[in-house]
Amino acid sequence: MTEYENRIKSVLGGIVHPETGEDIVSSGIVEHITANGQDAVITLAFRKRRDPFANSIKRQVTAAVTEAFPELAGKIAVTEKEEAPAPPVKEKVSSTAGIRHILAIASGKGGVGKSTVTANLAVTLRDMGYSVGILDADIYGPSMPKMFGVEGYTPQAILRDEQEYILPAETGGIKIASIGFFISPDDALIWRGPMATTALKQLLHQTLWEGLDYLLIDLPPGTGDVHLSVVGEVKVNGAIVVSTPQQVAVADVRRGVNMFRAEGIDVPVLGIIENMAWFTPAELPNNRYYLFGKGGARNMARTEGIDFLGDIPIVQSVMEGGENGTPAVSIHPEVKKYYREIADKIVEKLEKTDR
Ligand SMILES: Nc1ncnc2c1ncn2[C@@H]1O[C@H](COP(=O)(O)OP(=O)(O)OP(=O)(O)O)[C@@H](O)[C@H]1O
Repeated sequence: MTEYENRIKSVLGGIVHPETGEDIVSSGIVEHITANGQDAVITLAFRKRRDPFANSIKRQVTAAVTEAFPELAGKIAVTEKEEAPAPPVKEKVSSTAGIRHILAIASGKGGVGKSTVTANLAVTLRDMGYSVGILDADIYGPSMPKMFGVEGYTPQAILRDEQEYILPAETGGIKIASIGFFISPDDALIWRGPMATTALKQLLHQTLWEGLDYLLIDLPPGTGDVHLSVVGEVKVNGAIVVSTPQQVAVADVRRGVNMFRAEGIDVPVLGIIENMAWFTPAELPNNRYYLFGKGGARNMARTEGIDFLGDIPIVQSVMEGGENGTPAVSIHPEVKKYYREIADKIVEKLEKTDR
């Protein structure tokens, strides 16, 4: 290897494979480098067939080499080594196989508190004695790591019964798998697309859930490919739609509900939760101020023939809990009461369908 090629190699040593956490040089992914001041050919050999991170790593290789060696701009070819024929593999079993209930949490539009509701519902179900996991599928803004204070978690892969599993983060007994563990906020753009759905499917099927009573999937806001692919991957027992009372939010909810009800999707909509329903100032505990209008989501549920699961007021500690890693139901008795009523309804509905 020439001095020039060696310099390229050390630049590539700064690129880390998101799944293994190892850099691509010492882990052997960089198979070959041929380069001079005119052009460069870099051959990568991924360990697994159709590695979901391959495209993102190839792009990072081109960007890093271009930045360090501007004379090579536009003259870098990054190729993938021909795949060796795959060894015969044992039929894989999805790690979701032992989960009793899978629930999707959706919202018509962003910022209505879907992730906050998911986190608090998870803690409530845990407090009721159920084993609970969360799949954070919100590729636009994965927030579960922050909401549970596990931002720095690096998922490890383990082998069990000849099958590879991803270890989820775990806090207070709740298992958390987040797309946020694999991407930095700067990567988010590249990720919105087929790569994101491939990685999500892998997270869904390979996370070591170890049989749960409830898996809550925090979907991205709106309707889109991620929804359809997640919902198409596993049997989702029910969808919960979160909305604020504004008319504009409510109108979007209808679209969300229709998506779950569409032919071929057929996910039962368990109901609507109205978040930020009103505000009560501490000094006027008997007053309710309906800042975003009154009962918009509740009324919409009635006209659409969907159950209304409950409403949650604006409470400062709900917002603070989302910031400091402790969902509010753990510290605020009133919030806990609202969520418990909602969780009771959900559990009752699912137990009924079970029977
Ligand atoms: N009931 C509430 N009282 C006070 N603040 C709340 C409440 N619900 C949510 N929030 C705050 O509103 C903001 C948006 O909430 P969240 O991130 O859960 O929304 P989202 O619908 O998941 O958004 P995204 O579009 O990012 O998926 C957060 O700062 C959160 O703490």
